[in-house]
Amino acid sequence: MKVLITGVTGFVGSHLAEYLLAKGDEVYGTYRVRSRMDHIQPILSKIHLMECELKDPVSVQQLIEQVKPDRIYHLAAQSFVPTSWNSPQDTMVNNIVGELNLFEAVRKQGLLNCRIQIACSSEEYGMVYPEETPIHEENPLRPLSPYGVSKVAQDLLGYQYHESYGLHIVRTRTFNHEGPRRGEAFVLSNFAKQIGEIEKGLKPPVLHVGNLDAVRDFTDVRDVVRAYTLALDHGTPGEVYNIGTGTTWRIGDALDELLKLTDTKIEVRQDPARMRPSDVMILHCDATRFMSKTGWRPEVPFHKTLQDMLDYWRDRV
Ligand SMILES: Nc1nc2c(ncn2[C@@H]2O[C@H](COP(=O)(O)OP(=O)(O)O[C@H]3O[C@H](CO)[C@@H](O)[C@H](O)[C@@H]3O)[C@@H](O)[C@H]2O)c(=O)[nH]1
Repeated sequence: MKVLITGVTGFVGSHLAEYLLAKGDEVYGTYRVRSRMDHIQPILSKIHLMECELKDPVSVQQLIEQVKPDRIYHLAAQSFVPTSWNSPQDTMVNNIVGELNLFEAVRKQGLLNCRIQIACSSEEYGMVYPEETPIHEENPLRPLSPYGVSKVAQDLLGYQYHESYGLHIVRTRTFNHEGPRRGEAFVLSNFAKQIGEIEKGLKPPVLHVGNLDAVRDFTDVRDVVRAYTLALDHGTPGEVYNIGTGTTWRIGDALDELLKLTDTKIEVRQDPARMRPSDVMILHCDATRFMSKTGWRPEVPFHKTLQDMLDYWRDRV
């Protein structure tokens, strides 16, 4: 099968490419001139890399015309919530226009059999009241960041392009995911990197944190990429599915678990710069719909995710 991954050089993209190669798929992936290649270095000779700027419709048309994929995993996006406050326009254009160009290119090529998964987000739920947890797909969308709004738009565009043109689009609202190669800006990866640096004496034994009271549902990235393939194997076109474990961690408690993995004594200190204008306080997933449809279950225990992330950073700092 010919598979295209937008954002193959990224955290999820690189894990997905490895998973699909092992299954025997022919993998194509998009990158931009400034993309870092370190995540895909070991598989560079096995995949077809295509330079593509998703914001440019011509670039995307050429890509789709050339590859004519059987499946597309649309992962490329501006994915860090705080960046979306600093540059909201960039987040909107990257995420919404990029996806629009992709759908238009598929539509114009008449690829109605091409199955497309789009990476939507639990950030779309935003403000969630305690009585609304765990969160199912019918919960109101009340995004609390420009990023969340951009993901609502991506999500609804997916719905609309399916309804209007019959494109085979499956929408996945993934809750937080972590694992080796996670960007250093994201919470657990950031904490793991700081621990690695402190252990090596590269910084004083003080770990800087933001809001420790937020609650998140973390899935290992290796379970997430398996979920994405199942979404295209068995998901109903036009439908939306939550993906998450159903188990939550207060960020402060997750940090305590990470700190148990080091012998170094570390002080935890709040850094006001790490606080957000508005934070999503609780994201607790109800993935019943997805599990019933696909049989997916998370397999990697949270403590393995933490250990693997810490080991990843210990090798790199
Ligand atoms: N990044 C970061 N977050 C911190 C820190 N301290 C506490 N937090 C809190 O930890 C939570 C998780 O932050 P992130 O890892 O940055 O992820 P996110 O904002 O929840 O968004 C992630 O998950 C979404 C799915 O729900 C994804 O869509 C999004 O791309 C991203 O991966 C937030 O409540 C944040 O305020 C810190 O030092 N750094």
